[in-house]
Parts: sequence; structure tokens; C-alpha cells
Amino acid sequence: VSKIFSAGLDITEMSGKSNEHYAAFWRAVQEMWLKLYGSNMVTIAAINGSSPAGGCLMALCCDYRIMADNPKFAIGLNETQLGIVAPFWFKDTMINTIGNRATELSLQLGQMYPAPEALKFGLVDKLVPEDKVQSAAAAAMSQWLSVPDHARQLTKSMMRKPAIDRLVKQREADINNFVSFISKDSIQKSLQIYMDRLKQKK
Ligand SMILES: CCCCC/C=C\CCCC/C=C/C(=O)SCCNC(=O)CCNC(=O)[C@H](O)C(C)(C)COP(=O)(O)OP(=O)(O)OC[C@H]1O[C@@H](n2cnc3c(N)ncnc32)[C@H](O)[C@@H]1OP(=O)(O)O
Repeated sequence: VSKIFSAGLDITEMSGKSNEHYAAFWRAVQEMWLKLYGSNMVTIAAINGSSPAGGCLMALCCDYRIMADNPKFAIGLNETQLGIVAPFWFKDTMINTIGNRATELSLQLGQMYPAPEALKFGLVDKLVPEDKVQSAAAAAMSQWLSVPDHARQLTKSMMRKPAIDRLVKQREADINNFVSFISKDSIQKSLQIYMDRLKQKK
């Protein structure tokens, strides 16, 4: 979709559903992260628009991020703005990209960074004009693919394995945490208010 890289997780999947539904949904989200963050392939994010929360997470899972140079497009883990909390593995992915202090600021404030600020923060690696995002991503891909694969893969795994192992070990507990958190009346109310606000802004 033009102007949106990803709107993040589908909020309708996290509201007004059964606990079984929430558990299956969260397992699928975990699976997406484990596959993408743990992939031994080269992954380049061509960020052609806004990228809140789960959308930012997907971009952060990639090896390199190229974003359209338009201050109207913003990226960040904005969960607190919805009244929800970025899980520890979202937090770990961000720390591994921009460091501890910048992550703490970002997460507590639920900050969305317009493209130029995202570059300053190290949340993205490069800005290019909107119509050059795909070609810049293809050029970056060629550069990354020119590195001997086994050496690049082992290096990637060395950097990411501790975060991945942490989720793998705590997977069921993380699902239980998510279900008990998201099914709380107060959290459901926050999500409803956020969705109503999204619709009103039209
Ligand atoms: C301590 C223990 C912790 C345990 C864990 C607990 C909690 C788990 C945390 C879960 C992590 C969550 C991650 C997420 O990704 S949450 C989703 C975050 N996403 C957003 O905040 C995006 C909100 N949307 C926007 O900002 C904008 O819609 C936009 C993506 C920038 C696009 O803007 P625009 O082009 O102006 O379109 P509209 O705003 O008009 O939206 C079009 C319709 O799409 C609906 N919409 C938008 N985003 C979502 C979404 N994420 N999910 C579901 N639906 C969405 C929007 O309401 C409009 O619908 P309508 O046409 O029916 O009115």
C-alpha cells in the first residue's frame, strides 16, 4: 500500500475475541518474528511509508533499512500510545538496533519518528527519495550478497541468537502473559478508545 509500509498488528485481532483466539494470534506473531529475525537470508526493508509498532518490528528484524525521505512518514514502537506494552522481544530487537537509552526513551514515550529523525536515531540506515526506495534496496541487496554467505550467516546468528533463544525458552509463558494482559477490561477499553480515535481523525 502506498504511504504505509505496515500499520502493525491488526488491532481487531486483539479486541473482543476469546482467549483461545488471542493465544493463537500471539503464537503466529512470535512465529513471524522467529522466522524473520532468525532468517539466515539477507533481508532489506524498503520502507515506503509509515511503520508503527508491529510494522516497525518487521523493519527492525531486517539487516538493513532504507526509508522514503518524507517527514510525513514515521516509524517507531508506539505501543504505549495505545495503552499496551511492547513485549521483551520487541524491546530486545530495538535495543540491538539503537541501544538501551534510545530504546528506553522510544518505548516509554511510544515515539513515532518522522523519517529524518529515524535516520538520526539509527532506526533506519538510509533515506532516499520516495521513488528510489525499491532500487536503493536492490542495490543494498547486491552489496550484502557479495559478502561470503557462510561468514555473514554465522556473524548474523552470533549477533541475534541470545535474543532468539530468550523467546524460544519463554514462548509459552509469553503467550500466557499476552493473553492475560490483552483480555483485561482496562486494556480492551484502551484499544477501543484508540480505534475510535483512528476512525474520528478521518
Ligand atoms: C507486560 C506484559 C506485556 C505482554 C504483551 C502485551 C501486549 C502486546 C503488545 C502487542 C504489540 C502490538 C503491536 C502493534 O502493532 S499494535 C498496532 C499499532 N498500529 C498502529 O497504531 C497503527 C494505527 N494506524 C495508523 O496510524 C494509521 O491508520 C496509518 C497506518 C498511518 C494509516 O493512516 P491512513 O492512511 O490515514 O488510514 P486510516 O487511519 O484512515 O486507516 C484506514 C483503516 O484502517 C484501520 N486501521 C489502521 N491501522 C490499523 C491496525 N493496526 N489494525 C486494525 N485496523 C487498523 C483504520 O481504523 C481504518 O479503518 P476504517 O476504514 O474501517 O475506518
